[in-house]
Amino acid sequence: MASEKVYDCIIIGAGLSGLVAARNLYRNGSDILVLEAQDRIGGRMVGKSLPSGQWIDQGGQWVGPTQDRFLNLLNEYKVKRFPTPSTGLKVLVFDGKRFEFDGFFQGHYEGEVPGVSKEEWLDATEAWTKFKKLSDELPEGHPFSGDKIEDLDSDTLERWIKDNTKTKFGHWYFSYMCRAVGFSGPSEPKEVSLLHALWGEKIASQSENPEAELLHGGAGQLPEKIASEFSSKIKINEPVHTISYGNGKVEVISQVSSYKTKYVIIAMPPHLAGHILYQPSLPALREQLTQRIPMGTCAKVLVSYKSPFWRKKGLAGIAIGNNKWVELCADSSDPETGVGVIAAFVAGDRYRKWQTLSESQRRDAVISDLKIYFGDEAGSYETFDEVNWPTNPWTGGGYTCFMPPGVWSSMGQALSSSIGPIYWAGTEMSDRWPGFFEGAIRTGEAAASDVMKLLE
Ligand SMILES: Cc1cc2nc3c(=O)[nH]c(=O)nc-3n(C[C@H](O)[C@H](O)[C@H](O)COP(=O)(O)OP(=O)(O)OC[C@H]3O[C@@H](n4cnc5c(N)ncnc54)[C@H](O)[C@@H]3O)c2cc1C
Ligand SMILES: [Mg+2]
Repeated sequence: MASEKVYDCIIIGAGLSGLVAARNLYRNGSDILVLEAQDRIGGRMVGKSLPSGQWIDQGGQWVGPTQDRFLNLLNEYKVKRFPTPSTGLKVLVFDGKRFEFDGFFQGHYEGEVPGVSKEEWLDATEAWTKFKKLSDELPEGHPFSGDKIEDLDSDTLERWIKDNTKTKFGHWYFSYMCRAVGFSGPSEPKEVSLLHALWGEKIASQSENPEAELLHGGAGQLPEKIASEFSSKIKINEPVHTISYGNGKVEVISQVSSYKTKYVIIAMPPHLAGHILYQPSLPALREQLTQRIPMGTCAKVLVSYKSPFWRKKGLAGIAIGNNKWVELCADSSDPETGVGVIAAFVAGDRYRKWQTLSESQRRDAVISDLKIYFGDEAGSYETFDEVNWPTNPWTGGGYTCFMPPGVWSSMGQALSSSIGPIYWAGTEMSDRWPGFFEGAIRTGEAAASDVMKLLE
């Protein structure tokens, strides 16, 4: 049922980015409509409550001190934060050897060094210093032009790691950073452009401590809070499949209806924006770009316990290592509930093997790794939730996208340029904290502000 009404702006995608764009336009008095494909809003910002009263975040959960837009949003909606639990010894498991140590190393180093050999440690840290220097030298903004860009973009991260590390530990450490921590993605180092990994470190660095704090009640509570002022403007269960934008008229066609509008903000990962049919077709560069931007490969698993049992053993609940399935897990327990929660990640090639297992095998696989990290008590869990992001067709993976070799330097300029009445938002578009909540907010704000200027 097409209506004759013409909206000022239609926002497609009710993740954090689309919700922020919609809210800002709504507050400005614009006539908006939000169309969301899934039966809920929030996209990758989603959580649930466990029977114990503890919340878990199935998508993103952490915030760091330099993520100012996200911090502002949390203050505005009065969502309280607490320091990510980290007191106690961290665990490193490397090639079956288990080390407890009073320090940390994830791009930046603090405290005690884990018990690997001096040669292994120096290999990893010296290579990291080189990597960091190359990363610092990149120009500001999206990395599609400038000195060395083509050169750096023609290599994989894997090639660079092989050329710059000598030990198996050094090699694993970099691969782990790429797979478990990010540089956007996560991805295997063989899949990602060296340029993209360097850029990820520059604009979203672990040295800025993006996992410093967690939110009482979880990040998943935010979508409903943001949407509450304009909930009547949101339609869920309405995947958009076509946008016609010729002759100054814009028509947005969903599986349910069609709508006319002056402007559109598309707030979703680029590969999903590429699934929409555009009439007339988009410029060649943009069309080809969205064919080349894959989402990262990971599942997030949340395991809850009566209490954080690891603390009695002097452990922090933070563990990393080249175990068979889980290379990273972190204490995500809210001190107000007393419940213990470990968030564990299965990523890259490990994920691709893991997802061929049956449900009970997948559970046993994760739990057996948690036992290696934290002891047999890890087997006595209360709840087990796996969130298999690559199987959600309205996300396609997680945490975010990454660029394979050659994409940034050949067509990166098409990533965020608007096309006629069509504006792009979504964390993937950001040149600061892409792949984080912060990037989603920044691009949502920017798209709304561009459209507001045109509506004035
Ligand atoms: C496991 C995991 C852990 C993470 N951890 C953190 C963290 O700790 N801290 C952090 O800051 N970030 C984290 N992130 C990233 C963070 O969740 C995202 O950056 C952010 O939520 C993205 O918001 P968005 O609005 O850009 O995209 P999305 O949330 O993906 O929203 C896009 C929306 O568009 C909808 N959509 C898609 N196609 C269509 C269509 N054709 N028609 C209509 N609607 C459509 C989708 O259903 C979705 O709701 C994590 C992500 C994951 C998956
Ligand atoms: Mg979201």
